[in-house]
Amino acid sequence: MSQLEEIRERLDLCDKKIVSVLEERMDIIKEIMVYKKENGLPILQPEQEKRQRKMLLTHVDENTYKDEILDIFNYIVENSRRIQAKTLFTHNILLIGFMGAGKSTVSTYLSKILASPQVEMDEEIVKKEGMSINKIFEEYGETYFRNCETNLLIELQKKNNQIISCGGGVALRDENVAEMKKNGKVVLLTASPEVILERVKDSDDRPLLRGNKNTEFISNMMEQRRPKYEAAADVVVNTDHKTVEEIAEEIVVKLTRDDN
Ligand SMILES: Nc1ncnc2c1ncn2[C@@H]1O[C@H](COP(=O)(O)OP(=O)(O)O)[C@@H](O)[C@H]1O
Ligand SMILES: O=C(O)C1=C[C@@H](OP(=O)(O)O)[C@@H](O)[C@H](O)C1
Ligand SMILES: [Mg+2]
Repeated sequence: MSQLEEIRERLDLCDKKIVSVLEERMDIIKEIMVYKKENGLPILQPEQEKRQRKMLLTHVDENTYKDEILDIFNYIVENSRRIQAKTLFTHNILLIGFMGAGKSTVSTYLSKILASPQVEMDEEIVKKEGMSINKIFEEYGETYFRNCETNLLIELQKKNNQIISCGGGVALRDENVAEMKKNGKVVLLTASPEVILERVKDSDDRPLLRGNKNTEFISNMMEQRRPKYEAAADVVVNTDHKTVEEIAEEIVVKLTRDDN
């Protein structure tokens, strides 16, 4: 055996060790998830990742390959999140609810913490149509926009493990709800009209709220929509005066209850 072959053989051995340790690490992640679930502990715990990172930084502080090792660990942590998500969900998670309930904000956070792809339905439609939601309503009318939503939803249900932020009107069509249920769990986010107003008052990209930014209008529209929203929901989370982290945790806890 040449010297180079001998060195390469050691490298192969090293890779095998890495695979084995990674496997062990991933099994531990799953074990942690089971333990948290069985003992009713918070599942997401972002502060634990920070603690882990700090420990790692201290550990590699003097290491020659510090930067490279930290870079590899970013991928390891990212993939641990993915395993965590797969342990929790095999289906899609769809967020529904009134404008300003926090669907887009919460789905961005969930997608990050679970390393799962996020789909922002409004954004996808804007991209496909090449114009803003306001412009679509103005040029083609609401029914055209609603058809875009239905078509997109059918497309989305072909994939798994996505966090889908629906536009506020998506759950109003029964055929859309049937589509959501084929491969997803539906989370309804709620908020009081006062909180909604506070959240939407400075934004102009919701055509239905143009010139209607007052609690009376919001409250009436919310009441009209409520039966459809509630009928579509697998779980309901009120978002009034809660942080995004608290809402995300509540969603995960409710979705992972045995009856879901
Ligand atoms: N839990 C929350 N606490 C405070 N502000 C929030 C919360 N959720 C969302 N927001 C804010 O409210 C606004 C509307 O949220 P967004 O996620 O766009 O709602 P939706 O997608 O349901 O219409 C955004 O400016 C966002 O930052
Ligand atoms: O409730 C609705 O009918 C709508 C909600 C909007 O999305 P958000 O709920 O994310 O604001 C957007 O799809 C469109 O303006 C119509
Ligand atoms: Mg949104």
